[in-house]
Amino acid sequence: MSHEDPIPVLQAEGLTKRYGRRVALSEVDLRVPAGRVVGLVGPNGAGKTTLLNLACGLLEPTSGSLRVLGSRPAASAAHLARVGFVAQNTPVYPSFSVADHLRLGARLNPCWDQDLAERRISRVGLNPGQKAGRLSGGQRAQLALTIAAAKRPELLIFDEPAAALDPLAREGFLVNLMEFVADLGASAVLSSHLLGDIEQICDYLIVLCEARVQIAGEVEELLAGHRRLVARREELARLPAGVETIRVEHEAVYSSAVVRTDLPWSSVPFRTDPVSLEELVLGYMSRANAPVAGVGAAALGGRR
Ligand SMILES: Nc1ncnc2c1ncn2[C@@H]1O[C@H](COP(=O)(O)OP(=O)(O)OP(=O)(O)O)[C@@H](O)[C@H]1O
Repeated sequence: MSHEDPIPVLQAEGLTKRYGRRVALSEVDLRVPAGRVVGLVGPNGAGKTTLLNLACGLLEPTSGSLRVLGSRPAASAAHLARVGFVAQNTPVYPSFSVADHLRLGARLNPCWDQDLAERRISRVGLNPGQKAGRLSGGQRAQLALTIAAAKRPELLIFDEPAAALDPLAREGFLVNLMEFVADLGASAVLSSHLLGDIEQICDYLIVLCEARVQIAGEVEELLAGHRRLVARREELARLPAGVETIRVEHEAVYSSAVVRTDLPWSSVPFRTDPVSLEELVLGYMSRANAPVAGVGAAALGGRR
């Protein structure tokens, strides 16, 4: 790492979190650069919420370390103000009106942007006088998102932000998020099961399965380093060393494999085609569930 590298937004070393005997995160190492929109994906129970709650200081690691914007999570009031967090259940105060929430936000946050908050509330059609307890799930999510954005944080963390939004509101939210990140030079980390959303807005991907990071990196680099190939089953056994099989599906004669390599694709003696983000994610998810003996993987020392 060069000394000029900006401070990463998230840096985990050997990060482990257990709930009693259940291991939710195991020896996670991560270094997420600043200025990215990061998609955190993985199956139910993978550890996504645990990682995000650790990043917000709502949980303490069992062992290992996690730094957020260069500090211990929630290290001080000033640090808390630099991070906006929207939890999965988008909690609000039921007896407070929408406007009360904005007033509270203004009192608690030194960089509060009331104009931004009011514009957004009006754009998403929320009535400022409405009690938050009477909002629909999607409207509640919009309120929580507005409060997080109006803090003007350096890092926005969302746990499944779009889950409660209708398709139109979701589209609007994704566009807003991208604009916000670009305008402020902020970073965002969002967990989601909606791979289409991730593909649309994220430029950095983390795939978490079974409490471990399966792969993490810039989306463009990940897509460039993975391809799909179709070959006879016995031909797959002749992949060059250095080509790792992530997922393979066998048909009667032909097998289809998602493979990765750092070698030039021209050195792979098969026709290969680009993979979609969805294929890539599903490849790592299925490998975590049922590890495939990757042909050529030995040359890379395997991944796990
Ligand atoms: N408070 C808790 N006590 C005990 N176990 C927990 C607790 N919270 C989470 N877990 C367990 O830790 C693991 C990771 O859970 P986590 O909520 O982080 O997963 P997730 O990836 O966010 O899942 P989902 O996509 O379903 O929201 C799961 O096995 C879950 O059952």
